[in-house]
Amino acid sequence: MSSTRTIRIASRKSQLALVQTHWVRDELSKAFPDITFEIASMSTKGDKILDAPLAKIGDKGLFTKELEVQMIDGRADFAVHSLKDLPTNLPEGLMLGCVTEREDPADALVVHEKCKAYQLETLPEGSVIGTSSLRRLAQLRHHYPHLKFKDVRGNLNTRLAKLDDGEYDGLILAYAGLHRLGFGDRIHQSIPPEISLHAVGQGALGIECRDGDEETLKVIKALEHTPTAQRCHAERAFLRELEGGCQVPIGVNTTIDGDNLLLKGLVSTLDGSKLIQDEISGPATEADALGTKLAGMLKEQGAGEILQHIFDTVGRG
Ligand SMILES: NCc1[nH]cc(CCC(=O)O)c1CC(=O)O
Repeated sequence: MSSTRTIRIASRKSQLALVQTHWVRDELSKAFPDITFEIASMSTKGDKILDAPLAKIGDKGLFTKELEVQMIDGRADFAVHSLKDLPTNLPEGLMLGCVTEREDPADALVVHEKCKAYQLETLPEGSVIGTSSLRRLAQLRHHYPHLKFKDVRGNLNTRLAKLDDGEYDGLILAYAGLHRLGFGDRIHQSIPPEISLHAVGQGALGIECRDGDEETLKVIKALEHTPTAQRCHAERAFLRELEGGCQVPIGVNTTIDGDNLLLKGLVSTLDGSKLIQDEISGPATEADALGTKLAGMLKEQGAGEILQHIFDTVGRG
């Protein structure tokens, strides 16, 4: 017997958010033809404040809070996020119910037409690179002291327009976002983990729902990709233990080989003068414990002092 049930999905309004949410809706519609999926899209604080560097706004849940209120109030059943934007500690009553298969989590360089002949390493002294991420800034400053860095905000189209207008010589953006929005051909250089570790959860979607809402959980779990989920749970446990928000220079890289998960983690000073890096490996089924343990190892090497100093200067993002 078929029942017609409606499940409501909360999403940000940005083009990238809607592409991602539409993908989730289409996949779930195929898997559950008897369920009707409705999308409620809205702007978040992070979408509205476009004139301040993200690190200065310094709010946890900048891109997620409005969607979470919808779920808590029962007006939506789940929310689709770029997992990178979802804080590691969720509000009471909500949970991360599903992690989807990850795109390439690397950061990528996009360049102005006149810089096509160069890579990061060979760009002329003083070339201006746009990024709004302290993590990218710190690691790239460390490796490429010949470059200048400048904040950039706005959605992907706005940022690319600023680049093409000549305001920047290059931009650092997530490979995944560029690829999902059809700008894959603008990726000039993929930045390897030896140069810059990516953000926790980058390239994966996280689906958040009410804690214990078994009916919704059963549906969204259909999109869970176990290796991605294990990698991202390790990365999130690492970040949680370091008490870092999305706007601190914390980077990670994970790989899974058979049952073994390798997690690399980094904490950096804002100017990139000091990078603390280490790695840990163990059973993928113990992802959380591995993340927590690696965070402890970095703290022993001085990561706590670096982060405290950053919280004192830019606030706790
Ligand atoms: N907060 C910005 C944000 N959140 C998710 C992505 C890209 C897609 C992803 O990392 O999953 C981006 C843009 C960027 O970092 O270039």
